[in-house]
Amino acid sequence: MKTTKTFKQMKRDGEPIAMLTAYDAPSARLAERAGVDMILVGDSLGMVVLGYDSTVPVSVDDMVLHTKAVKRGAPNTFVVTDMPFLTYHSSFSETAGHVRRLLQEAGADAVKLEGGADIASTVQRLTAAGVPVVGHIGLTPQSVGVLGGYRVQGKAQEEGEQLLADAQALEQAGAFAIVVECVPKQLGALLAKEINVPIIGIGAGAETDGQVLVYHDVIGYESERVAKFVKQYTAVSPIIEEGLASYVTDVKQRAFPEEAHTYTTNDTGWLAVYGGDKK
Ligand SMILES: Nc1nc(=O)c2c([nH]1)NC[C@@H]1CN(c3ccc(C(=O)N[C@@H](CCC(=O)O)C(=O)O)cc3)CN21
Ligand SMILES: CC(C)C(=O)C(=O)O
Ligand SMILES: [Mg+2]
Repeated sequence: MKTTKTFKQMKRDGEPIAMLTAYDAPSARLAERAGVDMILVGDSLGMVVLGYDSTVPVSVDDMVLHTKAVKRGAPNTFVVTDMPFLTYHSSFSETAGHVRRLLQEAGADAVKLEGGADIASTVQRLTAAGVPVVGHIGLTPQSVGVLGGYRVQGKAQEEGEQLLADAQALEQAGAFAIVVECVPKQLGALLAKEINVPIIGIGAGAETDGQVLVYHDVIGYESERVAKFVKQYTAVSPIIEEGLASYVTDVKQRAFPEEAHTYTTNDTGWLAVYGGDKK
């Protein structure tokens, strides 16, 4: 299995890191078979799987359940799990308790935290305790209420310089990789150049050390309203819908099940009492 060391080496070698989210065993199995370098059990789970309209309602229990499923499906892939909203801003012992569940109980290989210099001391303590940590800066969806929407970040000099300082603080604190979301390509390139740990972009241009996208966006599964940074590589929703509609039609027309899908018995004599075996 790839490790934090592998990812740092990939940056040095200029080999892009392909990261993808997954939330359940079959999708994780397909991601592993497709050669994904690193799976993220993202708290986007709340939006693409659980039907919430933000990532804010997602719980540690949710992340534990889905991380377990992902590890069962992709036992040989490095799995990063998102720490949910407001689970790493109180005491360190509370934060550590949640991290312990995600790593020990669920089997995650690392955790990801949203924030920069503001959470660097937490990242430092986790790393010192032996926890591999991924940072996440730029558009941080858990702060959608503060940001006032899902908007591009770091367009102006002051914001861009703050994001560079945030990335430096995270690297200094021991983060082994940093996700950078929804920033101008020029800032993505600058971060990849200035920071010595892999910068994994989502809407951060082509010059970052890797890319991450949401599974459902990549396969076009009930994700029509997508951000500009998404490329839909296939469109499974119409295929699924067509299959489901055919099933309903077949049931209504008694075209399903066919003989191939049914069981039978030779001991039918006793059925005569009830009016006989119909077939
Ligand atoms: N399906 C899905 N994909 C994601 O990438 C994703 C989620 N859900 N849920 C959690 C967060 C939310 N994310 C989002 C959501 C919307 C935009 C968006 O529409 N951005 C605008 C920016 C426009 C601007 O500021 O100029 C866009 O049009 O791209 C970006 C990131 C990323 N994450
Ligand atoms: C969009 C990625 C980076 C994420 O944090 C998530 O899927 O929750
Ligand atoms: Mg997330």
